[in-house]
Amino acid sequence: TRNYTCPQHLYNVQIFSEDPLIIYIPAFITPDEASHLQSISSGNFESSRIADQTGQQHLAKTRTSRSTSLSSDPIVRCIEERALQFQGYDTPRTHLEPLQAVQYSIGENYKPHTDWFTSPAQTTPEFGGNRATSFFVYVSASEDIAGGGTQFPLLDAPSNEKWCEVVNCDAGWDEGVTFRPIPQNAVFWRNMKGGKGDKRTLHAGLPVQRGQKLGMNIWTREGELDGKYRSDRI
Ligand SMILES: O=C(O)CCC(=O)C(=O)O
Ligand SMILES: [Fe+2]
Repeated sequence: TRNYTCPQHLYNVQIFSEDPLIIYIPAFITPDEASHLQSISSGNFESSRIADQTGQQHLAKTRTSRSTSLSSDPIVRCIEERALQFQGYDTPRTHLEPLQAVQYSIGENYKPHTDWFTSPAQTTPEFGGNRATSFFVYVSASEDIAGGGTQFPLLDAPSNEKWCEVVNCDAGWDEGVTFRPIPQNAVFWRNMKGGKGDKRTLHAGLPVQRGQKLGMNIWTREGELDGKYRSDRI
């Protein structure tokens, strides 16, 4: 990967919702990038943690997946640049958290949560404030996967049935909108509205019922993260 040239992106985008802003991105990463992410993350997974009110990281029953942060190599950097460009040219890379790969096997899930923090301990200037935006990227999923979608319980059903290609239209809309884990695609959303966390961005990683799923979080803070929390030091 030493001489890797970052290719011009090939994605198209669709606005799923204007408010809250949610954008669906088919083919956000390439198959080669997906394989690379798989190989650099495998073997490094640890049980995912969540932060409590004081900012301490804990294991919790509400997040049973395994995750790992990815150090920046040329391919990871290329994906990071793409995520920054997507957000306009004004977001410096110092606002990016290290990319986080998340692996789910059967039964594993992440209960409803927001990616923005309610605890001030997690949003101090060192951390660059709160998480302004999130991408959840479906890196890979087994051919026979069942379950494992990303559910936004507070979102309204899409108006056009074309969305049924990527969201689950079989279950009714009482429980909100569920994006299916389709490899290489991504969902992007804005977490903050008027300087506050937007409650409508509540979402869950539904239990994987069959097969497995590898996902990736790309989180951008409102401000600059202290060097010790970034992956761009090298
Ligand atoms: O697994 C998913 O579909 C969503 C995961 C998620 O929301 C997270 O890791 O913050
Ligand atoms: Fe999340």
